[in-house]
Amino acid sequence: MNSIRSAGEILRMAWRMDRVKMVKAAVLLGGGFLATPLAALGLRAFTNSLLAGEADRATLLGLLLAVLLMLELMGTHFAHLSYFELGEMTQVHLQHRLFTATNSVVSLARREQPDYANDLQVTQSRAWNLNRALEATLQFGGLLVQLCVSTFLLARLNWVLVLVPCLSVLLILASARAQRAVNLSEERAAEPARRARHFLRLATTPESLVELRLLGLEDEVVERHTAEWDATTRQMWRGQSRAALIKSLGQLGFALGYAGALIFVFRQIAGDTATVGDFVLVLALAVQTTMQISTAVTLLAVLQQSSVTIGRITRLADAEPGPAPAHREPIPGAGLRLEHVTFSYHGGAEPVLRDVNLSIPPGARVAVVGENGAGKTTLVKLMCGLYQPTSGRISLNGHAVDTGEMSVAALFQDFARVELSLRDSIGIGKCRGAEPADDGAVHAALERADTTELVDRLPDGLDGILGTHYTDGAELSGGQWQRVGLARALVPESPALLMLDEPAAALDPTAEHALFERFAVAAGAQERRSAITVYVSHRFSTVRMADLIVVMERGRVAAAGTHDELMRAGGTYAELYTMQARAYADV
Ligand SMILES: Nc1ncnc2c1ncn2[C@@H]1O[C@H](COP(=O)(O)OP(=O)(O)OP(=O)(O)O)[C@@H](O)[C@H]1O
Repeated sequence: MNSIRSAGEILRMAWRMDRVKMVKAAVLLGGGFLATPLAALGLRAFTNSLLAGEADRATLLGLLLAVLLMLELMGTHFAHLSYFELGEMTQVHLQHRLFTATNSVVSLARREQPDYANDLQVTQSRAWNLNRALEATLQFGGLLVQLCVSTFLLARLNWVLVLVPCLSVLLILASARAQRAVNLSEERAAEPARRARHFLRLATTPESLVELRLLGLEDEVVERHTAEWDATTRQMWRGQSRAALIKSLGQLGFALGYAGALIFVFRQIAGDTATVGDFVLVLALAVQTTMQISTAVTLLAVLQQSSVTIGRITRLADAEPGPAPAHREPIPGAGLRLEHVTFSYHGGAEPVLRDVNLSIPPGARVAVVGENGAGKTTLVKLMCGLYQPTSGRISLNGHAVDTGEMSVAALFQDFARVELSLRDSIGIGKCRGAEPADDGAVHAALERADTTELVDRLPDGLDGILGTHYTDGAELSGGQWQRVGLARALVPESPALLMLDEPAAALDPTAEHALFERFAVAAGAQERRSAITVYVSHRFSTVRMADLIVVMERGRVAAAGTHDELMRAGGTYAELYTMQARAYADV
């Protein structure tokens, strides 16, 4: 049932994309498929004419047979040219649906849940075979028509022969059941497969290779990878062997019924007044239907597989229908407010943030500090609207935060290495819906991120391609990639929020200090006046310049205030600040 629905969806999709190509494909394919049973019919007439000594008629029929055979071969061949491109287009369309689903606003939290991650893992790997769905749908349709014509012709000779195509139901049922077993085993194998991929990445990416070699962990990683693949293969093997058994039983039933029907009919015809042509027709159609059925069964497996993948994409998309962003007038002076915000990650027993209350005025530069795991990054991601609070409320300019609506510029610790030209890798940082950044804006962002020297280092300047996925792409160091990310975050002239989560982790303290100072000047400038900047850092010499410092401790706001206020209060902040200042003074 699902396969029929998905096949319908694929056909509608292709129809909307290019009607002319669809009609061409249907006509050519239909002609090719109809030519097969008609050729069998022609063969009967040809045989009878030949045996009756009707040379002229036999010649004509021979020519007709040749035309039908050519139509059979060439119709499907030329139809392929029409639907091949359409198949690719439907695949791209479905992949776009997958991108949108996985990048929807709320899905960041959802994506981290194991069931979602497993679904995504299977869908990602299958999303590359969806181009076959259209081909399988069209050919399956053609085969059904062909089978109906063959059945009709067989039935006209002897009604018992209807059994031959009918027995195919056994094969189809067995194949569907077998495919379900394979799909189930794939789902069960998704988790170990995901872990195996992780170990493979760990063992093959240049960054981790160095560490593995120094620690002598290559064998350990290989062993773990092998163990996870073994678990994956065991699951898959179980599914495949179950499928093979089910299919064999179906095939056995079909073969017995098929042979029985043929023997019965040949005995009947032998004692009757049938012609040699009739024998030839039965033989030809019987062979044809067997081949049609086995092809239909293979296509059905492809259809089922595609249907499962399309179903998964729909499920991933339906999981979180992000509300359509609507423009809401900002309330002047409201700023960013967090009221009794508590947040737990999915499946986490303990909340990561507890009862957080903050009121940040427009234009403020806020620094968030705290030990590792205190909840700084989580807090920043909640402020951007990437996660929704488990309880409590976050509002920006008087309205609940919504990444679909507001303009947020951000650089997180797990920033993206966008492999494009330097110009584009930075220029795409423009705010949602804004015009593409021009060279002037890219240069300004590079300057703010103190990264202008990168343009000189690349032989092609702003046109220089970054990344190893291009033959002539330049590989950057970790710090350089981070600088590119920082420049990207600093492209927008007036984002509502600018979030920088340890943006200068790869810089030395002096460089970070200089960056923040320069940045603070820009933040105070006219065009950035209403933007709120949140800066996560472990370096207190930088942090002290902020208008508001938020000290996080085990998911709670332990203290908040200016540097002077916090120093006077003499809590954790004062302690850590003094300790760091002393450490630097000793160096
Ligand atoms: N995606 C996630 N799923 C589940 N738990 C998470 C996730 N990300 C973070 N955590 C947990 O939430 C807690 C806070 O993490 P967070 O990254 O916010 O801390 P942080 O203060 O930014 O730390 P750091 O200074 O090391 O960057 C940690 O205990 C971490 O294990």
